Amino acid sequence: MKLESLISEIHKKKSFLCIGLDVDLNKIPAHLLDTDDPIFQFNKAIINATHHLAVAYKPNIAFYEAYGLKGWKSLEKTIGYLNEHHPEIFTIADAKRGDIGNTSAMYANAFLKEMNFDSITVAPYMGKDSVEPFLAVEGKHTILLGLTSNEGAFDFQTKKIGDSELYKEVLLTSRGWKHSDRLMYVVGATKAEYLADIRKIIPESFLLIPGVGAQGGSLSEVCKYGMTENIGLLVNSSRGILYASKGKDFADAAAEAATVLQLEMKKLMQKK
Ligand SMILES: O=C(O)c1cc(=O)[nH]c(=O)n1[C@@H]1O[C@H](COP(=O)(O)O)[C@@H](O)[C@H]1O
Repeated sequence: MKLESLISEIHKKKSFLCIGLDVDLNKIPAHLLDTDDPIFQFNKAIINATHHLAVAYKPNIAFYEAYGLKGWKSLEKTIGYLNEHHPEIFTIADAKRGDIGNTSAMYANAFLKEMNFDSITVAPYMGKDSVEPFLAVEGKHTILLGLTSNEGAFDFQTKKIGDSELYKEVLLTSRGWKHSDRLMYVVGATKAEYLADIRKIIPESFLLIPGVGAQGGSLSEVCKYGMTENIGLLVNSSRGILYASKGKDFADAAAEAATVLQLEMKKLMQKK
């Protein structure tokens, strides 16, 4: 998907919400467990109830790999459903891959071509030749981990190197890679106070921001420091939306939780 299409969808829906499809069979309503493919049935109901509120969906691949071949089939059906019924919606394979070049090319093939996701999350720490095979795929986007939402982000990412910090070097250096216009970056909502500095290095890039809701990040803080003229943000919530209710009303409850976020987003966009 072209960036312009994503931006126009954001303005049309007055939303920059990304819904994380992190399906845990221990958390979904019991009545779905009797169906032939509970993960897909759950996703389909969530997508049907929320697609007018969200501009992106992000299945985290771990939640599918966890169930072996069955999980992969559910993932394939989910991305197939999104591409067929909602081609206007941006899709993210949250796979956090990255390896030596020829292996990265295989990962890129799996997620961006075979499964036809619009984008994939990639870890930057093996460097340029591990990321460029993802960037080489035309019409797709690579979302590089910048500053993550978890506590462990302070173990390495914020460590000083010279006058800079490691995560800043990742942002700066990656801007020089081939097809860097296809890059987006992950910044955790729990690290909103870093966004002013981050915007000095990557003023225009789209940021995937997980960590509102269950992890406690603040949407208004994220927008204060991270929003650009083109909005430039995809704010993700997974558990806060998917498991708003464990009963038969789970899809309606998910839509309600998504609506709360979308209305706040609309207000914050109007302030811009
Ligand atoms: O790349 C990600 O999406 C990601 C990066 C990060 O720094 N923190 C983070 O939570 N995530 C993912 O974002 C989702 C957050 O889920 P909730 O905390 O349930 O909203 C999970 O799929 C995480 O794996």
